Amino acid sequence: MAIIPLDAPAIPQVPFVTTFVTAHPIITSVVAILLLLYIYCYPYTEYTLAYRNVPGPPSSSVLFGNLPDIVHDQTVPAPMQWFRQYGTTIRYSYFLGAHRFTTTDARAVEFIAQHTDLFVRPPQLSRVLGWAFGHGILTVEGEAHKRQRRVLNPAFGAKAVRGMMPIFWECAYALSQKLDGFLDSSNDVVTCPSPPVPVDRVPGARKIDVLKYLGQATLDINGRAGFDYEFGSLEERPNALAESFNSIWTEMKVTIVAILIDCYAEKLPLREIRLIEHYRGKTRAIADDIVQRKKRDLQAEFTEKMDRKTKMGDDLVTLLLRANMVPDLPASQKLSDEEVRDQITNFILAGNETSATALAWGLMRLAQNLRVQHKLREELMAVTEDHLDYDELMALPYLDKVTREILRLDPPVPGAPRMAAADVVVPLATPIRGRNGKMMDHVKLRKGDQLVASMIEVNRSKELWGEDADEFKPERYDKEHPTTLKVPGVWGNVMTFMGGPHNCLGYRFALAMIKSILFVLIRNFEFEELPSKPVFLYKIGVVLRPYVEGEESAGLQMPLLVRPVQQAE
Ligand code: HEM
Repeated sequence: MAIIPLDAPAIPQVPFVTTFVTAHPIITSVVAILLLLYIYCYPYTEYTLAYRNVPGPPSSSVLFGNLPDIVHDQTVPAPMQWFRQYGTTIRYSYFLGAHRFTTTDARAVEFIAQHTDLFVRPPQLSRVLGWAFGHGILTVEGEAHKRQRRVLNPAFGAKAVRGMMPIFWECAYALSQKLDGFLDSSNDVVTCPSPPVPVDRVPGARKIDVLKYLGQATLDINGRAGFDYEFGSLEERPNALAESFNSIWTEMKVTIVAILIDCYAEKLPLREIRLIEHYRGKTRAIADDIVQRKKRDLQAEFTEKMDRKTKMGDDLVTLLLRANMVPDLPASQKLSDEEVRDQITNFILAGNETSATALAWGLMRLAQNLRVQHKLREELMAVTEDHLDYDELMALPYLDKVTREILRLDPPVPGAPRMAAADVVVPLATPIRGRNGKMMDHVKLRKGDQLVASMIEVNRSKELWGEDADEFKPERYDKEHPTTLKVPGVWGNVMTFMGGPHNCLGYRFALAMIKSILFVLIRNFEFEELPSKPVFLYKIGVVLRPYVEGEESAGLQMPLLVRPVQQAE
């Protein structure tokens, strides 16, 4: 053993960190990268956030921010609780320290809805949706959007929807017949994901998952009125278009994180991505066939081979092909065959689940509010016709109030995500108190900042609708609430169908469909809550989906007790 003399010069001490770095360069690099990432994602992002002074909830997860609060199934959506706690304009944190700005301030919402040049749909979301479902109107912006919208507008006008009423009635009555069959049948057809518990077995009535059958009816309507196509969904016929469309939707789960971190989900070497491409090919082939058939029909009509009088009315695709063929439309403004084809998947995407979900929440509200249901039935029973025309249906006053209240309280699309396309100042009608205690009458956003134009929170804002904003009260429309006149929605002073240039193109179609189905169902059936009183949870996603507490694994459902109307009254 070497002996070091006491007076020998001291060996310089190498600090532990230096020794560790030299000995473990890889671990050190990883730790350094993670540290830098952490500083970038959290303190740096927070410090440089243009709207950091806006109040909001503390983050509940380091990695996911407040995202778990939002996607967690709940009876009151988390953002609604935050608005009530922190005021009309808030921010919350998101994945990897990113933030979202959101507001129920009427002036700010209008500003966001109107300025589609300043607030675009998040490009990463549009890109992935466009890749999977086609670059139809739902995924394009700017000039491409204006061009598509110009050609599509006539197909969605009141005149066009008037011509589709026979289809709405036919499908609404087919749905009614199907429910009737369940009530009549002595055999135990499965009408719900979970069988009724003993207390829910009520003589003369049946536990039925209304969401499932409403979804079948709206899909059949969308197919027939949208592009003259038979899904045969109410008859439970296997259908290639519905199957490939649903398969794309199912596999899309894999893209969620990629969309959040803005990486090219569609380029990932994953089995799910290949599957989406496979089903997309099938969907496109069917949609292509539909477009070519429609073009041939139109050609035949032009050459007078087809008798126009025998036709029920034009479907959306025929109407848009017609608008696309107008001679004075410049070639640069016309839609290509691929663009027409992509509208088909966009119509299914935009119009089916939204309408079925609205109706399901609506029936649940009517089941919980029997007085309203009876009053509505009284109005509808007094009508002598079974098949009203569009104007007669729209003119039924209480049906209109009930529909408006259904769509206000549970808007199927709870919020529209947007990204600031430039640095922008958002004006506020109601100043808010910032985190530094000072009042703010505007909020600055930077190019690239993410925000959500909220529907449900504006529709339920107590500042706009009063203290009873959370209650189902169609009578609130007996007189107009002056504050709600400021709501910039395209219909009914609610945000449900959005406002501005991106407002829902199909809102008249949706209203006619919803009202005709309510008309038929309420005249024929009594809807009640199940005696076991299941608690319905909102699952916030693109659509505000219903789940039953404790039965989440059974998936989406809206079980109600249904009985024929004659027995109940
Ligand atoms: C209750 C049912 C419906 C609701 C609540 C609803 C709601 C909405 C909302 C909120 C938007 C704006 C989304 C955004 O900008 O991010 C939208 C857009 C759209 N909706 Fe609907 N919708 C419904 C039914 C329908 C139906 C039945 C159709 C067609 C058959 C349809 C077609 C469209 C289209 C094409 C757009 C895109 C408009 C554009 O960007 O110019 N919707 N819808």
